Amino acid sequence: MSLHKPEPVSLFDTRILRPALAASFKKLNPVELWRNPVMLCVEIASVITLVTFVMSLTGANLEPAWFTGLVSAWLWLTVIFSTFSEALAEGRGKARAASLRSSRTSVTAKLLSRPEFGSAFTTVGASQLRKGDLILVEAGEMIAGDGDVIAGAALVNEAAVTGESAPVVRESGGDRSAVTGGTMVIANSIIVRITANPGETFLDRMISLIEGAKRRKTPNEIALEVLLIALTLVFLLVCINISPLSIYSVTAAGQGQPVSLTVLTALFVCLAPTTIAALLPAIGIAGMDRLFQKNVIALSGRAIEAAGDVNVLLLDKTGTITHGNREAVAFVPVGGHGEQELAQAALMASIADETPEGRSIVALARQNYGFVMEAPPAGAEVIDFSAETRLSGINAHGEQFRKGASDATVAFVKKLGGTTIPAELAEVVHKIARAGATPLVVCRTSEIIGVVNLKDIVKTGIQERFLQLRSMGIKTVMITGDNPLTAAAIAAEAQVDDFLAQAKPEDKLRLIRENQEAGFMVAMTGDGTNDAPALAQADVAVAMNTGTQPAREAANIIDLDSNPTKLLDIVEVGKQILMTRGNLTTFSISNDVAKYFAIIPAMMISVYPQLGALNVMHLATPLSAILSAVIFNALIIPLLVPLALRGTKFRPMPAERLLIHNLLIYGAGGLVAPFVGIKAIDMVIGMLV
Ligand SMILES: Nc1ncnc2c1ncn2[C@@H]1O[C@H](COP(=O)(O)OP(=O)(O)OP(=O)(O)O)[C@@H](O)[C@H]1O
Ligand SMILES: [K+]
Ligand SMILES: [Mg+2]
Repeated sequence: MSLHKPEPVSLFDTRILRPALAASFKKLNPVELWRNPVMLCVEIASVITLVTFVMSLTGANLEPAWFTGLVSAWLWLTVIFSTFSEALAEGRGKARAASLRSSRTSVTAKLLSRPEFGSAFTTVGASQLRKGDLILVEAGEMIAGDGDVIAGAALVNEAAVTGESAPVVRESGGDRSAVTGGTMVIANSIIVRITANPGETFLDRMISLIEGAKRRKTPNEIALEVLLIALTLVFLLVCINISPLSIYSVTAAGQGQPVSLTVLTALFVCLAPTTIAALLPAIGIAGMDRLFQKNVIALSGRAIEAAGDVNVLLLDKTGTITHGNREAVAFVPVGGHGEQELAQAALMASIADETPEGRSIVALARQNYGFVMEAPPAGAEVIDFSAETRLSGINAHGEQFRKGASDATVAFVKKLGGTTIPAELAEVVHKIARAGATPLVVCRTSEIIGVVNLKDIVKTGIQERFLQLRSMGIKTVMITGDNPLTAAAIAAEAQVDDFLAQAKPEDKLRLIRENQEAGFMVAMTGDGTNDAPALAQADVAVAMNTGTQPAREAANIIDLDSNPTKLLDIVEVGKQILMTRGNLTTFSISNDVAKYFAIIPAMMISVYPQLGALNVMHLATPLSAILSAVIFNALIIPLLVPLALRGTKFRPMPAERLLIHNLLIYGAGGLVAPFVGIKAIDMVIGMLV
C-alpha cells in the first residue's frame, strides 16, 4: 500500500506512450471501432486502398504503386492516430487504476457477533464480507470494506484512495461516518457496518471508472456524433455519384480518364469530418482524467458536461462551507439556573447522542464540570436526533432531557405545559447565532435550563472562490437546517449570494425543483444523509468524500478532498470539454473548403483542362495534390492531440463573446491551415518524387 500522493505523470511520458501505442493497434479491431462510426468508415477506406495498392503491384490497376501504396498507408495512419489519441487519454487513468489494484492486498476483518466493543469476533477474509456485516477495526489495521461507522471515532489514513496522507476523523452518528475499504485506521477503534459486497466497493467502482470500462457516451457526444455520421453519409453519396458522372464526362469530352477508386476513396476521407471524429473520444476521457488528477471522481461524463452549464450552486452549510466539527465551547445558563446544573442537563440530553455535536457536549461536561457519567442511566429511553424534529435527548429519572434548535425546544417545553420561557433566552440565543455559532437550547421536561454554544469555523479561502463563481455567472446559495441568524452570519462570512435557513430535507429538494423549473441547471454539494434527496434531484451532485454513504450514493460526482469550491474546477472542465468539441468541429468542417480546391481540380483536370484555373494552390501534379490532401488530413490529428487532451484554454468571459472569439480562431484557422499545409506537403513530395 503506497501511503504517499502518486506523483503526477505527464500524458506524454514514455510510461504512458508505450502501452498507449500497443492499445491503439488493438483498437483497430472493427468490433471496437464500431463505437466510432466515422473512423470505422476510414478503416474501410484504408482496406479498399490496400486492395488497389496490391492490384497496382500485380498490374491489375493502372495507377502507380507508390501512389496507391502511400494513400493506403496514410489512411491507415489516420485511423491509428485516432485510436492512439484515445488510448493516450486513457493512459494516465489506466496507470493509476493498475497501482490502485496492486495496492489492494488481501485484508482480513474481525467479524463481530454484536455491535458492541468487547464482544466476540471471528477473523475472516475481506472477500467473505457481505452488506450488513459488523466488523471491528483497531489502530494499525486496514478497513476491509466500505461501510458506516456505527460506534466509536478513529483517525483514518485515506491516502490509498485520496492520495492525501493527512489523517481524517471518521466517527459514528454525524456526517463523517462513511469509511472506504482499503484505508487504514491509525488511532482508536471503530465498529463498521459493511455497506458494499465485495467487487462493488468504492475502490472497485473507481478502478473500473478510471479504466474507462463503464464509460458511456454523453447526450452531447451522441448528438454531435449523429451530426458527424450524417455529414459522412452526405460525402459518401457525393463520392459514389462522382464515378458515373466522370465516366459520362470522359465519354462526352472524348478525352481523359474516369476518376479511380483510390482517388474517390481519398476524396471521401478528406471530406468526411475525420478530425473531430478522431479526437472526439479523447476529449471526453481526457476531461474526466483532468478532474481525476484533481481528486474528483465523476461517476458520469454527463454530470461533468452539465457542470459546464450550471447557473445555480446550492451548498450545505455544516461540513461543506464550514469544517463541520461543530464543537460545544460554552454552557450559558438562563432563568436563574446554574452553570453546573445546565452542564448536567446537557450531559443527560447528550449521553446517548452519537453525533459529533452530542459527543462534544459530553466531552465539555466531563472536562470542565467534573462529571464522570459513561452511559445512559438504566431504563432510560433514548430520543435520537432527526433533521425533522431538530431535537435529541433521553427520558430518565422521571424527567425528559432535551436539547435542540431554539424554536424546536421552546415548542417542546410549551407542549409539556411549560409557561415561563426565561426572558433573556432570546438574547442569549441571538448573541451566539449572530457570531455564526449554533445555539442549542437545553430543557429538563418543561423547564428551560440554558443554551449550549456550538462553534463552527468557515473553511479558509472559500470567499475568493465564490467570487470567481459569481464572475462566471453562477449564483451560490447556502442551505442549512440551522437558524436564520447563524445562517446569515455564516453566509456573510463565506460571501455566498443567498441562503435558506431552517431548511428540512424536503425544503432543499423543493428549492432545487423550483430552480430547475425556472430553467436553471442546478448543482448541489452536500455531505449529510439529509442532503441525499436533494443530491439525487440536482443536475450536478457533488458529494464530499467525508460524507455519509447515502449522500455519496445519491451524488454523480465525488470530491475526494471534500472541498466544496472544487465545483469551480468541475465547471471549468465541463466548459472546456464542450468548448473543445465545438472548436474542433468548427475547425474540422471549415478544413473542407481547402480540400475541395486541392482535390477536385486534380481529379477532373484530365477531363476538363479548363479546371486548371481552379488549381489556385498550384500543386505540382494531380497525384501529388491528392496525396498531399490525404497526408494533411492525417497529420492534423496528432497535431491537435495536445489541444484535445488539455482542452481549450478557459477564459472567464460571457458566453456570446467566447463563441464569436472561438468561431474566429477555429473557423478562420480551419480555412487557412490546410491551404498552407497541403501546399507545403506538395512541395516536399515534389522534391522527393
Ligand atoms: N445532535 C443534535 N441534537 C439536537 N439538535 C441538533 C443536533 N444537531 C443539530 N441540531 C439542531 O438541528 C438543526 C439542524 O441540524 P442539521 O445537522 O440537520 O442541519 P443541516 O440541515 O444538515 O444543515 P447544515 O448541515 O447545513 O447545517 C441544527 O441547526 C441544530 O439546531
Ligand atoms: K477529413
Ligand atoms: Mg448537514
